[in-house]
Amino acid sequence: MSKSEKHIVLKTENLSIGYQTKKQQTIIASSINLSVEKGKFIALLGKNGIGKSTLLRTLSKVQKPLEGSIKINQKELSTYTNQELSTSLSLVLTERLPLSQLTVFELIALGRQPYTNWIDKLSPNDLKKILWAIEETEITHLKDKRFYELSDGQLQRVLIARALAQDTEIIILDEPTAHLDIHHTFKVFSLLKKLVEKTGKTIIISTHEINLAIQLADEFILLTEKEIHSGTSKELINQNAFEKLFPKELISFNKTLEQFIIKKN
Ligand SMILES: Nc1ncnc2c1ncn2[C@@H]1O[C@H](COP(=O)(O)OP(=O)(O)OP(=O)(O)O)[C@@H](O)[C@H]1O
Repeated sequence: MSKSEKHIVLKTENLSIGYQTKKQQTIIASSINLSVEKGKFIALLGKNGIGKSTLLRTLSKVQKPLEGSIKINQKELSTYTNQELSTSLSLVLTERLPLSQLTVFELIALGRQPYTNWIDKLSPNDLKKILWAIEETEITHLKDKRFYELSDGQLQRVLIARALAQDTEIIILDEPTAHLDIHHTFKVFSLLKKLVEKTGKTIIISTHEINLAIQLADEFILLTEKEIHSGTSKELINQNAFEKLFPKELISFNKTLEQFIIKKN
C-alpha cells in the first residue's frame, strides 16, 4: 500500500501487543506495521483468540503496547492526554455497562463529555450532534428508555450512537454486530459505511462477519498466527491471504465469489 503520509491518521511501527505481568510477558502479535488512511472503513479479521480485541485496545490506549510505536495524526499515542484522545478517537466495546439509571438519551449525551461538563450544560451544538447520532442509528423510539431495559442489539446501536455523538475522527468498534440479527448486522455495516462516506471519519471494526465485510469494507487487517496482512480485498485475494485465516478442513475461500464457502465432501 503506498499512502501519502498526510492522509495517514493512524500508524504503527514495529508494534508488539500482549500482556505483561510482574512474572511474565505474553506476546500476542509482533512486528505490526499498519498505516490507516483517513476516511476508510477498515475490517480487522482473524479467528477466535488471535488478538483482535487486544490490538484494538492497544490502539485505543486502553492497554500499553509491549514494544513499538503507535501514532495518531503523527503524534505518539502515549503522549495524548485522556482529554485530547477523547476528541480524536472513540472506542465502542461490546461489554455490558454497569447498571445505572441513565436513559438512552443521557448515555448518548455522555459522548459529548469531552466537549462539555455535564448534561445541563449541553450547548445547541451538543444537542444537534446527539439528535443526529440518534437519528442516524435509528433509535429515536428508544431514547427515553433506561439503558438496562435494552436488548443486546439495541444497546449495540445506542453505543454506536454515543460514539457518533463524541464526533471523533477515528471510531474503533470491537465486534459491533456480535449480538445482532442478520437484518441489523447489515444495517450496522451499511450505517458505518455511510458514515465513512458522508463524514470522512475513519472506522475500524473487528468482526467475524467476513463475507459481509468483504463486500462493504474498504480495507482489511488480517491477523494470523504467522503474519499480519493488510490491504484492499483485491490485494489480499491476490496474495492468497484470506485462505490463511482459518484451518482448511471445513471452509474454503472462493476467489471468484470473494466469499468463504462450506466445503462439500
Ligand atoms: N487480560 C488478559 N490477560 C492475559 N491474556 C489475555 C487477556 N485478555 C485476552 N488474553 C489472551 O489474549 C489472546 C487474544 O485475545 P483477544 O480477546 O484479543 O482475541 P480476539 O481475536 O479478540 O478473540 P475473539 O474473536 O474470540 O473475540 C487470547 O489468547 C486471550 O486468552
